Amino acid sequence: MIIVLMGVTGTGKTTVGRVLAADLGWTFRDGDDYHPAANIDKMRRGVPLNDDDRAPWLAALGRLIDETVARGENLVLACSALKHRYQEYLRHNLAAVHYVELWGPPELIQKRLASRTGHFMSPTLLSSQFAILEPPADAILVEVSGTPQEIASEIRRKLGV
Ligand SMILES: Nc1ncnc2c1ncn2[C@@H]1O[C@H](COP(=O)(O)OP(=O)(O)O)[C@@H](O)[C@H]1O
Ligand SMILES: O=C(O)[C@H](O)[C@@H](O)[C@H](O)[C@H](O)COP(=O)(O)O
Repeated sequence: MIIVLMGVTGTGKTTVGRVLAADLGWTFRDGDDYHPAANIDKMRRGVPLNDDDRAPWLAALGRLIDETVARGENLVLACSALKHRYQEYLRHNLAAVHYVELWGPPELIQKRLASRTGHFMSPTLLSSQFAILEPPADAILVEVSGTPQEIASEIRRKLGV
């Protein structure tokens, strides 16, 4: 089973993903680690990525999912997957892939991003991410105002894992 935690920057994909994976005893991977250097540089400068920028990143994540499924392993993957076409690309008809959308009000996410340190992502990109967000029709929606542990437990309850 592959759980993809998706949603805009700052919703807690990395934080909740780590807790969830540790609870389940599964591997955690962060989509942030699969961006080419040019993408990181763009986001650092506050320039939104476009479809072409995201293509190599999505390809790398698609390979990660395929390799994980081929090995028969479980995975928690943090990945913004903002548009339907990205979600469909990563799912590529695999029944093993389950989307969980993390969502919070913009004011809360903005506040969390403002106090996040040591990350390349410019907080100014939040509004452009909300603007292009296309939630998957079949995602489990989880609100992120609680603690990471509460959110991880809610995800487990809703997915039955
Ligand atoms: N449930 C939460 N409660 C309080 N702070 C949180 C929560 N989830 C994430 N954070 C904090 O918000 C910031 C963004 O979280 P992060 O996991 O980096 O989000 P994302 O991976 O979606 O960009 C981080 O500083 C993190 O510590
Ligand atoms: O497609 C994109 O524009 C990026 O992938 C972006 O969506 C993602 O948010 C960054 O990787 C920042 O990382 P965080 O979402 O972890 O802040």
